[in-house]
Amino acid sequence: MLNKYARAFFTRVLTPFAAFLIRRGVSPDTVTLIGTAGVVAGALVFYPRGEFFWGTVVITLFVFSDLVDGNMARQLGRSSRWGAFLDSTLDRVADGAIFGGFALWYAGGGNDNVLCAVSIFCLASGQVVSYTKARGESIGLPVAVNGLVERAERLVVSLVAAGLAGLHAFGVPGVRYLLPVALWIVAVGSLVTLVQRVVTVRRESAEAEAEAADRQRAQDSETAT
Ligand SMILES: CCCCCCCC/C=C\CCCCCCCC(=O)OC[C@H](COP(=O)(O)O[C@@H]1[C@H](O)[C@H](OP(=O)(O)O)[C@@H](O)[C@H](O)[C@H]1O)OC(=O)CCCCCCC/C=C\CCCCCCCC
Ligand SMILES: Nc1ccn([C@@H]2O[C@H](COP(=O)(O)O)[C@@H](O)[C@H]2O)c(=O)n1
Ligand SMILES: [Mg+2]
Ligand SMILES: [Mg+2]
Repeated sequence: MLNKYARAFFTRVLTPFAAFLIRRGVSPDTVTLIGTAGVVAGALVFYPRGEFFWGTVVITLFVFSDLVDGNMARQLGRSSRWGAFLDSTLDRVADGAIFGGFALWYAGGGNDNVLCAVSIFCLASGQVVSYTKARGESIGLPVAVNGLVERAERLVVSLVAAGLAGLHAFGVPGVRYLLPVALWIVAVGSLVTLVQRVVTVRRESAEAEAEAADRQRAQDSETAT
């Protein structure tokens, strides 16, 4: 949903910044790499220590690079297969660091095995959700579904909750529980999304096999006559 409705807004807002980077001779690949490094550093330096506010501030500064790199590539007329591959692959690395950071906190100082398991589930299910689309498309299916919780939703829900939960360290009461709630929402939402995508791939694959069988039958009867 965010991908559909918020992307146009962020494209408008970020286009001048993307143009500025282009004028400074920065390449889209550099933005992809630096953005990912920043997200990974923010997540793995701060989250395992329970410093959710500062971790989220650092991640937020870098995560928008994922919208800037594609914007730059499009302005340059240089959107490439390599760029698409690099962008998607490093998205998986960034997501792994964010949910891995939560898992490390709950396995250590946060001392909560259930939330550690939920964080690991968010990490794994998010990767599998993205994989379903990539694999479905690689075998020639349209995978015409995005589902309930795409990457943008996973990130916004977890990061907003982590940023607010981090305010607990500054004495704000009642905000600590936002992160556990967000993790449960992302976990359940990712599971629903996974089912939506698997069901779609199953249907599209059956339709494609039936079409191929029809074509073969038509060809066979043509050859026979
Ligand atoms: C006092 C308060 C303290 C709070 C501290 C700060 C809080 C700030 C908190 C959060 C901000 C979070 C912003 C997160 C923005 C994420 C943007 C982003 O990177 O989205 C990426 C997404 C997907 O891009 P791609 O097409 O490159 O990726 C594809 C995708 O990964 C596919 O995965 P799948 O979906 O299938 O699982 C892959 O299949 C594919 O391979 C891959 O290429 O981009 C978008 O979707 C575009 C829309 C972005 C919308 C961003 C909305 C941000 C909204 C609000 C943020 C501000 C909120 C501030 C609230 C503050 C509250 C206190
Ligand atoms: N280094 C890069 C990064 C991205 N691209 C192209 O942009 C598309 C992704 O757009 P986003 O707005 O989601 O970043 C991607 O599929 C590539 O076509 C690129 O060329 N080089
Ligand atoms: Mg990108
Ligand atoms: Mg991306």
